[in-house]
Amino acid sequence: MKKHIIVIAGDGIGQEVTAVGKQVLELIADKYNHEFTFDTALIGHAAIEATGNPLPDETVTKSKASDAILFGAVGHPKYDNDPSAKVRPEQGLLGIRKALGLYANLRPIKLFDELLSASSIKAEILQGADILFFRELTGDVYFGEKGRSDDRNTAYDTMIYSRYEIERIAVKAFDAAMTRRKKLCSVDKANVLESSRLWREVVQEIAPRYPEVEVEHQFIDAAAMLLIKDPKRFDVVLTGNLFGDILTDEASQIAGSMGMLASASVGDTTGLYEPIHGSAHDITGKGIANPLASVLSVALMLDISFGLKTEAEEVVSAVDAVLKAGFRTRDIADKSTPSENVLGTQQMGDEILRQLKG
Ligand SMILES: NC(=O)C1=CN([C@@H]2O[C@H](COP(=O)(O)OP(=O)(O)OC[C@H]3O[C@@H](n4cnc5c(N)ncnc54)[C@H](O)[C@@H]3O)[C@@H](O)[C@H]2O)C=CC1
Ligand SMILES: CC(C)CC(=O)C(=O)O
Ligand SMILES: [Mg+2]
Repeated sequence: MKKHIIVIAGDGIGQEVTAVGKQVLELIADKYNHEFTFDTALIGHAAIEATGNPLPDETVTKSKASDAILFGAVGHPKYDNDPSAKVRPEQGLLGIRKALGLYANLRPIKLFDELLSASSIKAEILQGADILFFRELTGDVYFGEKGRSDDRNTAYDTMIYSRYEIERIAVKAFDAAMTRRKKLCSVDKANVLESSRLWREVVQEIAPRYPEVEVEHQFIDAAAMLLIKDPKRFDVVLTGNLFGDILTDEASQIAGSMGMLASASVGDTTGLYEPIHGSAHDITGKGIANPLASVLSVALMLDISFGLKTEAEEVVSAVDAVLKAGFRTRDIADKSTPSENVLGTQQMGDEILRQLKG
């Protein structure tokens, strides 16, 4: 199979973990006789430094012409601590999602058994948890009108959703529920927000088309609590852009670490695959970032964009085997991990590649 992949590593640990993800793609191509060609493109702080623009036109053009994008992360402390900065790395990520119409962000919360003790949540609460988040990705308060009053002392962001935006992601989530445990929880704040009342109205209208799917609605505050109290009660979770962003960082603690959660952003055209984490300034350049979220993002790419189920399963199995062999990066190590088994980013990547080579 011939596929063209754009690697957009971005900033901070995005560079470090994406290097490992790309090595996995190269190895899979070699092993299964696929022809994967690669090109790179700039985004975020790296793009601002080079071009003044967090999302150069060339990045969008190359991405549109690709079969898939392997993405790292954006962000730099310089902007985090400067609220007045008008040009920001995160605009690059929001921009590419919008430009490519990537309205559905799938975030699987997969708990590897070996990592039960890596979480701060009790093992008996966690065991068996398996959740698939559908986070709407091109609407909501991230894309609504924003601004400041003339005296700059009042600021606003508009939480806005239109029916078609809710419908198209809801249909994807219901379809996925049909292939899983047939449970769907829609999360909103319909007791307060008008946009959430439209969200709930649309989900209620679609639900009868899927009579086998058991639907529940939760308010975001209660959902955040239930996710930790009883993660096993959830199967597919459908929610908006802001709520999904926050809930999935919380859910990373079910999987043990931010470094374990992959995502697929899909829509009408190409797919973009990225860890859910950011550029992690606190560990950038130390070579200790967990690359497994990038590796698992590659598995999602192979499965969803290329339909290569066997190859995708092999990548997930390699992660499982490396964890079973006792290897850990620092974020998922615990007191029982021998120090020689605590690996850096590339060392962990090398173990994955060794597994894949067989
Ligand atoms: N998708 C993206 O590109 C995202 C970008 N950001 C940006 O990233 C920058 C840092 O934001 P934070 O709030 O610190 O979020 P973050 O996700 O970068 O890091 C949160 C915490 O998780 C840890 N962590 C994250 N990924 C890890 C990995 N692979 N291995 C081990 N530990 C890992 C970090 O060390 C940190 O303690 C900011 O500039 C922010 O805007 C934040 C979230 C998503
Ligand atoms: C940095 C934001 C643009 C996005 C974010 O936090 C995410 O997609 O998880
Ligand atoms: Mg986030």
